[in-house]
Amino acid sequence: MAQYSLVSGSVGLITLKNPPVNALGAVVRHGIVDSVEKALSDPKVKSVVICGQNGMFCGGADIKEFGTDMKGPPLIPMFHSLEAANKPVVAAIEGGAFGGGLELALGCHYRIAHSKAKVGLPEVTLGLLPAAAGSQRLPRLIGVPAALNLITTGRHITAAEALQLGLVDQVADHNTVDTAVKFAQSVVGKSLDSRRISNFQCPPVPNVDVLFEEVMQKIRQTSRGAIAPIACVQAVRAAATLPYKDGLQKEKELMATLFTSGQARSLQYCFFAQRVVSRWSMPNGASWDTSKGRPIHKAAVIGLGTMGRGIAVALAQTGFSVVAVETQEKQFMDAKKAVAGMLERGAKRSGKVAAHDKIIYSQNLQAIADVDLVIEAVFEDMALKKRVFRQLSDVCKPGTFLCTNTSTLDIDQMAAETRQPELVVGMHFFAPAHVMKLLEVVYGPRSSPEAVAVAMQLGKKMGKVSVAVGNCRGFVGNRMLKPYRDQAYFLLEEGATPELIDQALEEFGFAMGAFKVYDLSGLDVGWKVRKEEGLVLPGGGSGKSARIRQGVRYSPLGDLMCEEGRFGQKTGRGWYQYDKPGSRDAKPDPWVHRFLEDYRARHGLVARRISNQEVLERCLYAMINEGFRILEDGIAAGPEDIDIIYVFGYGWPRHRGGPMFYANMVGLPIVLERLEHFAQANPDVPTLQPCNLLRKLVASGSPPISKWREAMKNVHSQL
Ligand SMILES: CCCCCCC/C=C/C(=O)SCCNC(=O)CCNC(=O)[C@H](O)C(C)(C)COP(=O)(O)OP(=O)(O)OC[C@H]1O[C@@H](n2cnc3c(N)ncnc32)[C@H](O)[C@@H]1OP(=O)(O)O
Repeated sequence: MAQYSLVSGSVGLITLKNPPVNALGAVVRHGIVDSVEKALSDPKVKSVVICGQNGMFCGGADIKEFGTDMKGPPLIPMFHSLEAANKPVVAAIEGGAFGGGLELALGCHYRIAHSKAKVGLPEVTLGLLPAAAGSQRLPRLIGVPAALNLITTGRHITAAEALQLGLVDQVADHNTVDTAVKFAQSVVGKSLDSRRISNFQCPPVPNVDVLFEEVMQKIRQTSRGAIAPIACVQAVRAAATLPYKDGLQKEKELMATLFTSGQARSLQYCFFAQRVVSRWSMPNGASWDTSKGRPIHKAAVIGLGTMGRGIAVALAQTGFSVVAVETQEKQFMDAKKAVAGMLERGAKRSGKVAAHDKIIYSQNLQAIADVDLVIEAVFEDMALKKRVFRQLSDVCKPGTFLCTNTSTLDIDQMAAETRQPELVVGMHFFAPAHVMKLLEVVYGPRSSPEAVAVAMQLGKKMGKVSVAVGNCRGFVGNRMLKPYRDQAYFLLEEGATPELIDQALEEFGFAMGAFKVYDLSGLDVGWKVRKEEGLVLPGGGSGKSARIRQGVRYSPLGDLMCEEGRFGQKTGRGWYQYDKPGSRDAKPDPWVHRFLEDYRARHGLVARRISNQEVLERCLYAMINEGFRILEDGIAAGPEDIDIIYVFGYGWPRHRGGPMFYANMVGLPIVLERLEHFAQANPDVPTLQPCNLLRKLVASGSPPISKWREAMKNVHSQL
């Protein structure tokens, strides 16, 4: 609703009330229309102030209304009647004004923001554009380049930046509503013509065509197939080149295409999924609302390789005191230098002081005796990790939370080495740990809800999107990656090239195809793991058994590449060739093509033409099938958890919503039918056998993804 009152004898105060963010749902819109009518028709009222309750101006249109039969007054005429009012209307922005909320403020004659408030037009992140005239008013107010930047990125800006851009007229340090009321009184009688943004001409831009062409090209390169950023550019272009009324018509047409698109549905699903996963739960019934964490003041990081360095930086930048431990002399010296550089660069980017003083370096484990939490980041070797956990348990004070940054290993085995296994959880960061947003928080059968709560809270403080998952090999992300990568290898054997596969995946929207990722992360990493698992045979093995290991299909291609010393970018040669070791510019390599031809000839494989469609179906459906198994096993609480892990940690295109949402969009019967087809053709690849949960969902009429949790309840859980 919107509450109307008369304040200071002459100011009509309209307060938006729709907790938690005062979104512009139908009831609020009715309230605004009624309140404006009252204010404008009351002769006592000389000016109007609009604010939001509980320190929040407005979070925009009510996203939950999208996709429903939207009733109630539309936004555009409402904002026009505000702008056309013959009494000054002032927006008092506390907390934030986003999307439709900022568009409401742009319909007002003046905007006053609290110094801690943020504003933005984030519609693009929801697959939309600011279609309540925001795409037409903002460029007229702050100029085309600045508006293009805000509208195409959706970034939230501070009140200070908004003031600098001319988006707000004044910044208040204290009571914004009081300031706005006084301001509203002070402008009574002043001409309003110059305050009606829709009357403005866009500030002229030299070479407007060149500007838009450049921006469009950049966006086409970076948007990975997302349509909303392109529509945003087109809408701003309309503002720059057309009269307001025609620009508005263009905005409406563009929005009509976006509004019902699959991309908008996917992005809006991601918005809510991100919030769903923060309300974590464990199969034993413990959950975010019943489990309290403990405050963490001081943390330690053990092992200062790539991951440990990033984790130490992320902790220090969040404000924690960190003890960074590395026992090997050379690594210790290198790490100190590297961490200092990372902190300096971070400070330069954020404009804050580098947090050097937050980190104490030590080569001695005794230095961590008084920390509240430890994150172990030593080499991915179970024997080593077990030894470290035994030492940690001896050295640390009772009650210290012991976390491991393992990406695949069984955390329960590490917990078994400690005196308090209930305090052991996995904190699986993604490289580079101070940049990547995802954190998998892994609980084992003995992890306490308190330990999970601590790790989830710590992740949130560090600005991570944290997802609680169960303990199994590879947890969620890496477990699902395996069948996807296996299929990519099998497709090479059957006739594809790395370029063909990567191109199909990149056109789908992945940041990088499977083979470019291998080259980036190093082919030797997986080789070492496979050797430990007893999967690697010299020369790839021979005869029929060369392509079978432990009873199932295996491709030795990755092992053979490693035997050739082709570890990827770091050696300048991998699935692609690079100008020099460490270079990132991947070029197709004729050597790889010959290598694949020789391999096929040796194994009697006849290359066939492989379509992009087959690449996507084989790689993605195998991954999705594993996702259903993960749900079936109770490793992830719901499909949202899997999707958020993939969107934030594995380069899955956000506008496709994550693998499980994608399956839902494609249609579960289609996914099932294709998996059945591939499984029949490849009986020695068990990951292609459709799993029970998928069959069950299809048999029960393929309910929408929001109902999958219901169906999962009756399926066996391992935990
Ligand atoms: C043809 C039709 C034309 C329609 C008009 C088109 C023009 C306008 C379009 C829009 O305005 S689209 C919406 C644009 N706004 C946003 O994208 C903002 C989204 N919200 C946020 O970024 C954040 O919520 C926040 C406002 C910065 C607050 O962050 P905070 O961390 O404090 O809280 P959250 O946990 O994120 O949210 C709390 C709670 O509120 C729900 N929520 C937030 N915003 C909206 C919203 N706009 N609509 C509906 N619900 C919203 C959020 O989901 C949380 O609830 P739960 O999911 O936890 O239950």
